[in-house]
Amino acid sequence: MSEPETDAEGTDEAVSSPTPGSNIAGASGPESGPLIEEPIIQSKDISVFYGDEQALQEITMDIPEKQVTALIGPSGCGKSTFLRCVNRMNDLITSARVEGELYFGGKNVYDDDVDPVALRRKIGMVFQQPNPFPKSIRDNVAYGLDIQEFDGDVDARVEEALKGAALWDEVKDQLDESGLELSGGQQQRLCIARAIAPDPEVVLMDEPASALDPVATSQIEDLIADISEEYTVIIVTHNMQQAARISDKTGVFLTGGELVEFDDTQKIFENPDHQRVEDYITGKFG
Ligand SMILES: Nc1ncnc2c1ncn2[C@@H]1O[C@H](COP(=O)(O)OP(=O)(O)OP(=O)(O)O)[C@@H](O)[C@H]1O
Repeated sequence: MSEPETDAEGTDEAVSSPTPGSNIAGASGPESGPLIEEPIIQSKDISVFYGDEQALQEITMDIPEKQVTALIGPSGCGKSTFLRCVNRMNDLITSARVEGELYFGGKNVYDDDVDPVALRRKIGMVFQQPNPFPKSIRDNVAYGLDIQEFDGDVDARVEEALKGAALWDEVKDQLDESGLELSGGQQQRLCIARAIAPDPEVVLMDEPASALDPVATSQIEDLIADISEEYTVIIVTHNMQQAARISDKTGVFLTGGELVEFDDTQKIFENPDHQRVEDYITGKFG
């Protein structure tokens, strides 16, 4: 797919759904899906193939704004693949091919006039392994601002992002020291600060706490709850208790790249519609 020079800044123009009626209960999403009046992300029949292998099967899901949506399911069921569809990171995998539509603020991110780099400014990402750059703490956070040639007060934005990532108090006197000197949990919060510094609308998190100890994990979970007041968070996690603790909505993917159920987290964990989901949640398989 071509990547023309125009960017995705215009996504805000088309705030209404491109498919009127998609928010009518039962008209979109898995049959048990919740009614979401103002989804920020709408996935419509998204399928992904790696070469001839299909990794995702026609995923349809409306993701609400400024809430936490957790994606859970056994290894290899396509959770990370779906996450990478949202900000077109799959574009970077040569064998990957995406079919279907994925709307962000009403704009299909796979339209030819969307610039993936500009899209990723609006949809930041945090990975499993903390991956700060071998740069100072300040420069790590300012990285995205430099790329977008931000002409405001960089130091103020760095401070704001570090506060937003609950790291400021721990690092405010060492902003010129390397980000690599921090503990694993601090490094992950630094990566979250880096992700939110350009003021995105959505933050994607791919198992952000799985490499951390319980204390650092708990700090990240608290942080996710805080940042979801300002940003939409979509998190892939293997930890079902974590999904139950921190998310508002949960999507359950199962083997073969199928989204079996998507609903309010409480419903998924207490009274899922599908036996396969109940079996997975209760540990009978997966
Ligand atoms: N870059 C790639 N090239 C080829 N196949 C891939 C690639 N990435 C993922 N796959 C395949 O796509 C399927 C879905 O993988 P994906 O990583 O999205 O699943 P997942 O649910 O996130 O798994 P995990 O929980 O183990 O991270 C798997 O069969 C995987 O082997």
